[in-house]
Amino acid sequence: MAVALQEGLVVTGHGRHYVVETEDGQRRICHPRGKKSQAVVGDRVHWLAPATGQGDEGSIEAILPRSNLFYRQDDIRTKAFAANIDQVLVLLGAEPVFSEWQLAKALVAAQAAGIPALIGLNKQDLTEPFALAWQRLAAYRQVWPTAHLESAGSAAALPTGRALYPVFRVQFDAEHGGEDWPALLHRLQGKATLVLGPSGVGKSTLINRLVPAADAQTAEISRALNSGRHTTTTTTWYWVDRAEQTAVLDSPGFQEFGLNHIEWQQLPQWMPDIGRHATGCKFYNCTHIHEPGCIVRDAVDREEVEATRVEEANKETAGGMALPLIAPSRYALYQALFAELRDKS
Ligand SMILES: Nc1nc2c(ncn2[C@@H]2O[C@H](COP(=O)(O)OP(=O)(O)OP(=O)(O)O)[C@@H](O)[C@H]2O)c(=O)[nH]1
Ligand SMILES: [Zn+2]
Repeated sequence: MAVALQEGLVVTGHGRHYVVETEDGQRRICHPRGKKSQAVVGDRVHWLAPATGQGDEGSIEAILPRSNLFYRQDDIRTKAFAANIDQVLVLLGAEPVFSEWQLAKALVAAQAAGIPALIGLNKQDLTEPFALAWQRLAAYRQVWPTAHLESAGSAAALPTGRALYPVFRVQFDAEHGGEDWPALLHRLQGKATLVLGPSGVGKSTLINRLVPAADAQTAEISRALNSGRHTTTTTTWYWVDRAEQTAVLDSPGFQEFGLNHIEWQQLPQWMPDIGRHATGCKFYNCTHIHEPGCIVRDAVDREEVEATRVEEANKETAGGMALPLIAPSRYALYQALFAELRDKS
């Protein structure tokens, strides 16, 4: 008798073992058919139950088309975080002090994969380091004046009147969750969100807050996969609600967010604050590094011209502080990223 293919969702994986959630909510271990097929957490797959007497581990027969794939790539390997996600939440904390370099790279990868990104700043209770970290995120919180956006050629990349990236102040270890917890919760609703961030920022605290049974689920999965202990070496998909509309994905930490898959020519496109100025330069192939008549480099110095409008728009988020059209720190990141990517090409 022919066994029917069934659809399932890859919720985690270790090596060549994957855990597939079946349509009736069961979780079972499956192995990919053939050496090449690499499933990723978030993949929808066709899987096949074993024939009677062949144990209970199934096989993944096909990976259904993905809407996106979020990954990093260094000199040695490509590491996929997840597929088919709605957004990435880059989580930072007042402590440990975060690396803006890693933040910028993760945001570039998200943009290049067509995945919206949010930023969370946790540990609001640590008043002083929190204020410093919040200040370091000013360029990311900056709201762009609508008038300016309309006059910029590539304005479509940025929604008008919104921050470059939404940034949420949170305190996951407190009952109230921090100042922007309700807003963040609202943004998570009905979506699959990959939580990304350095070690110690509070990723597990967030997952456990949203999914009280997460620890138990993880233990069960680890047992099933025989790994004995749980270290976050792989992404895991958790449903937040019974209706399975909202999901959060816990991801492993990383030393360096490799961007080998990004072409230097496209970098401005993946840094929206740079990219939206990158249309009127004197040379059509301007790299925005050294050429004369570069609109991008102009914008780094254009604080005074646009200050009034920028100030208006930023009263809420930046405390009335005027910000340059392109924050010098962001342009410095562009220069460094550009150099790194171009060296590798
Ligand atoms: N002060 C303060 N500490 C917090 C807050 N949220 C989490 N922590 C603490 O920060 C530490 C790290 O939290 P985790 O949730 O384990 O961080 P993680 O990002 O999962 O870290 P890894 O497992 O190493 O990747 C723990 O001691 C938490 O109790 C917060 O809002 N304020
Ligand atoms: Zn230029």
